[in-house]
Amino acid sequence: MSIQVTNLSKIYGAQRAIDNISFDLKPGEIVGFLGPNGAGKSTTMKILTGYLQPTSGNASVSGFDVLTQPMPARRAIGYLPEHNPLYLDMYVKEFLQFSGKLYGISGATLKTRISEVISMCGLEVEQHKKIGQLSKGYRQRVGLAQSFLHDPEVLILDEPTTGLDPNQILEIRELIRTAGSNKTVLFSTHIMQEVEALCDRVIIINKGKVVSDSSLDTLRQSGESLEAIFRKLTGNQ
Ligand SMILES: Nc1ncnc2c1ncn2[C@@H]1O[C@H](COP(=O)(O)OP(=O)(O)OP(=O)(O)O)[C@@H](O)[C@H]1O
Repeated sequence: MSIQVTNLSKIYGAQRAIDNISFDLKPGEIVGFLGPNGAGKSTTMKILTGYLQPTSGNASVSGFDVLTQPMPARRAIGYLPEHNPLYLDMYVKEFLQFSGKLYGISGATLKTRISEVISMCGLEVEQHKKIGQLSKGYRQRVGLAQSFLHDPEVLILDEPTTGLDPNQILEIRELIRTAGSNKTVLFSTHIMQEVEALCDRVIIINKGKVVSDSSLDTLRQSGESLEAIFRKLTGNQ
């Protein structure tokens, strides 16, 4: 399995943000992670990427336990966090060099890889600018370029298209489709069309619990729209 989550829980103070959730992603699957605000999507992703410790349960990425084998687990992941934190004073290439070094890539290998991700993410024209000078869509491309840099097996993308205009949404969606063609992708979104355009499977989480884990084909066979299913399962009818 590329991602394995088993009986995972996270309690913040008195709040149970995720409650005994389990799911797996097979190599090459693109899976949409849906849930209303506060359902626990980011918390789950932060545990998978090693930014948070779970209260209980296990998670592994590419066969590496995120708690006991954090370094190989992190190396297997490309992560675009929600709100895409970037260093606005850095130039695009400078940021990618900095990120590459954090992953232990350097010299000619890093130079080649930076050229590849700049081309893949359509950043050629903007590559000499400071990140703070870029539009939101281009900043998102830089975040994605950073996540692709070390050619990870797994991509974890937390709301990659939030706040973008419709053209940028389509461009970023296309980028995820191309980059994800030989990777395992778990991404969260509130946009149902995005899930329908990109995913093999959808996991819906509500109040910290997995309430549905089905292929898109199975959901379609129910005859209801994904939006209607979502509303029914998350109690917002
Ligand atoms: N550091 C924290 N301390 C306390 N509570 C937190 C913390 N981080 C998240 N929570 C709470 O845990 C719950 C799950 O939050 P999480 O950010 O994982 O949800 P989400 O599904 O990603 O939501 P959204 O769609 O709004 O991004 C929420 O109720 C949130 O307020």
